[in-house]
Amino acid sequence: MQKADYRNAMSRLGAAVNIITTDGPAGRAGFTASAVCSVTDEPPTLLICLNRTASVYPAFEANGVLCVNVLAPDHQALSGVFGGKTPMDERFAAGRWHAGVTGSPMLDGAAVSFDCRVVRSTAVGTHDVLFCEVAAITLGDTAHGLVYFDRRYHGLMTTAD
Ligand SMILES: NC(=O)c1ccc[n+]([C@@H]2O[C@H](COP(=O)([O-])OP(=O)(O)OC[C@H]3O[C@@H](n4cnc5c(N)ncnc54)[C@H](O)[C@@H]3O)[C@@H](O)[C@H]2O)c1
Ligand SMILES: Cc1cc2c(cc1C)N(C[C@H](O)[C@H](O)[C@H](O)COP(=O)(O)O)c1[nH]c(=O)[nH]c(=O)c1N2
Repeated sequence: MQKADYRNAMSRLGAAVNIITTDGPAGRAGFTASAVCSVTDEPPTLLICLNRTASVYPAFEANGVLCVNVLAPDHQALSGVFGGKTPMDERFAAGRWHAGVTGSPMLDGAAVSFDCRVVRSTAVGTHDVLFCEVAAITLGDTAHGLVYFDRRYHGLMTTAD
C-alpha cells in the first residue's frame, strides 16, 4: 500500500483538533495534533502521537509534561499557526494562555484542557505514542468543538434541543 492511499483513507476519519503545549527546563513549545484519544479512565490517561522529526519533539521529550487544549470553532487560524513552520514565539503570541498545575500552557477559551504528565512513550514508525496521565482538567464555558475531516476544518456547535 502506498502512503498516499493510507493518508487519503485517513482523511475520512474525522478527529478533534487540539493544540498540545509544554513548558519546563527545555522551554515552551506547542503543536497542532489530531492523533489524540482516550486510553483508560483508571487512571485517567490519553495518548498523543508525535512525529519525532517535529521541531517541538526535543522539548516534549525533555519536559515530560504537556497540556491537551481541545479547540473550539473560532480556533481554526490558531490551529494553522501551531501546525508547523511558524517560530515558537509567534505561535504563542496568537493565543492567550495561563499555566496549569504542571506548568504547561493552557489556552483561554479551549473547549476543555487536560493538564498531563507523560508516564510512558513508545516509538511506532515515524511517531512516538505518548501516554499521558491527566493531573487536572479545565472545562470551557461551552461544548463547541473543531473537527478536521476531508482535509478541512468543521465547527461543531451545540444547539438547544
Ligand atoms: N498524525 C499526524 O502526524 C498528522 C495528522 C494530520 C495532519 N498532519 C500533518 O498535516 C499535514 C496536512 O495534513 P492533511 O490532513 O491536510 O493532508 P494529508 O493528506 O497529509 O493527511 C491526511 C490524513 O492522514 C493522516 N496523516 C497525515 N500525515 C500523517 C503522518 N505523518 N502520520 C500519520 N498519519 C498522518 C491524518 O489523519 C491526516 O488527516 C500533513 O502533511 C502532516 O504533516 C499530521
Ligand atoms: C490539523 C492538523 C493535525 C495534525 C498536524 C497538523 C495539522 C494542521 N500535525 C503536524 C504538526 O502540527 C506539525 O508538524 C508541528 O507543528 C511541528 O511542526 P514544526 O516541525 O515545529 O514546524 C500533527 N503532527 C503530529 O505529530 N501528530 C498529529 O497528530 C498531528 N496532527
